[in-house]
Amino acid sequence: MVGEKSFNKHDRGLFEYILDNIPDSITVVDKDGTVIFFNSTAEQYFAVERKDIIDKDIRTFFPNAILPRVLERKTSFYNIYNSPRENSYVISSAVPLYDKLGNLIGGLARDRDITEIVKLSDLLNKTQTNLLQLEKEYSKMASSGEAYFSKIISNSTNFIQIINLCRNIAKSPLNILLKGESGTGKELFAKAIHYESGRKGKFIPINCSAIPRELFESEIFGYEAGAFTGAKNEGKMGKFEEAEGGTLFLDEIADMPLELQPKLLRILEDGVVTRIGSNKQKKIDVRIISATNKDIRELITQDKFRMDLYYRLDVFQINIPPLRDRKGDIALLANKFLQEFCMEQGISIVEIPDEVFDIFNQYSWGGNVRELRNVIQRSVVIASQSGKDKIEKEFLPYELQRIKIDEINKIINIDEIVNSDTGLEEYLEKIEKRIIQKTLEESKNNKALAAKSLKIPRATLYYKMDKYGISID
Ligand SMILES: Nc1ncnc2c1ncn2[C@@H]1O[C@H](COP(=O)(O)OP(=O)(O)OP(=O)(O)O)[C@@H](O)[C@H]1O
Repeated sequence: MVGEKSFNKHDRGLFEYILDNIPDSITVVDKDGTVIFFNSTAEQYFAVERKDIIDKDIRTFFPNAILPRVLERKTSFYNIYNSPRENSYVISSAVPLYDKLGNLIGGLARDRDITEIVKLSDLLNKTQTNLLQLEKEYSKMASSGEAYFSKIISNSTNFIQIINLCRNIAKSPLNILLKGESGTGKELFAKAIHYESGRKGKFIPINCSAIPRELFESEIFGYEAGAFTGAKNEGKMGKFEEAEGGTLFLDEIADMPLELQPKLLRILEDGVVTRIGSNKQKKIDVRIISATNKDIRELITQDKFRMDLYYRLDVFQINIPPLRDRKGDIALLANKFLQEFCMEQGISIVEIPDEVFDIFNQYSWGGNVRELRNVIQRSVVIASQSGKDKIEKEFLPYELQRIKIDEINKIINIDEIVNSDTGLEEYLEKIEKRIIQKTLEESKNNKALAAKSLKIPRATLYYKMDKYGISID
């Protein structure tokens, strides 16, 4: 064992042992390029056995080796990237060796295997290329109409028809008027239509009720430098110009100041816009999608909205129904928002129990989908803070908590009956039948118990069961 030997600087065996046990390959050649030392790491790196290479010219094994260059030029090389054989990569350094008198006696090369690093770096490059490709595809998808349309979900046949109608007219140049209560998704539809339209320009939203009347004109039409006191030196591009080649979304259009309506009409009719303080007309290609929750026809009769402008904007009208008229969507949307918020906050999915859905179904949802979304968001936060795995009634806003569940509504679907041709008598009979069925279910088909809870004689219950064809096993 070498470890038992005392260190003897003249012991060549000891030095060979040390050189054989370092993780780098070491090759020594004499001044003619003949290999005189080749350590065991070199044998592994280069897949050449020591007995085969010793006393041979290094060039016959490695035509590209750097040692011959070291001997020729009497210079050192550091950290040269080299591939001695297929799929094997090393970083090499080599120095000339001199005797005490300064005569060249040979050269020494040290190679470090970086094959794994090169392979990992290749893999990383490939992964990065794939990632870039995916990012490109994602950003294409994220700004596609499909990305927006897929956010609009519904169970209602009528609503699905509206979605399909919007998809179909998206590519046409027609101006669209979206009508619907606040929070029904008008802006979401407008974006979906724009991105589906294939128009290259931007989607520019503008809320007509939020801009102060004095600023309206400069916001929409833009202005030239020094057009008025307080104007920016360089002038400002108006929303129409920003939306060039794209879509201008005029939200709350009914609130557009009456005195500006003729100017908007002129742009729509002539297809040109003129900045304030300028007499230069600029041609524009902008599609208008406007939205309102007001009855514009009523405003026309009150002289608050110009009829000619209305007809320009309302080339194609889409009515988005309120959430209370598509009750089937409440559970669908609530569960979608629940999933979204739980994922966003990194918490496991909480459940919405039936008693909370009963409240949701009875609530009028004046703020529509936006209100439902907010209620779910708030409830998820409270549930997570209180360590609960379901949304409890107490987590809901006060106006929802105080809803009294109408028991009849719970067991019958009034909408289904009201919307049929049924007369009142038949309608009441249907309710009576459903109540009897439900009571029997709850009393586990114990007729005596059911009659007691319905506060009717047992004989009456038998008679009504017979009349409505209710049988129990
Ligand atoms: N059918 C739907 N599916 C999924 N999310 C919806 C749907 N409808 C609306 N939302 C969401 O509800 C919120 C309100 O929608 P949006 O702002 O489009 O309504 P709006 O009708 O334009 O409201 P307002 O009239 O107040 O401007 C948004 O977060 C939107 O993503």
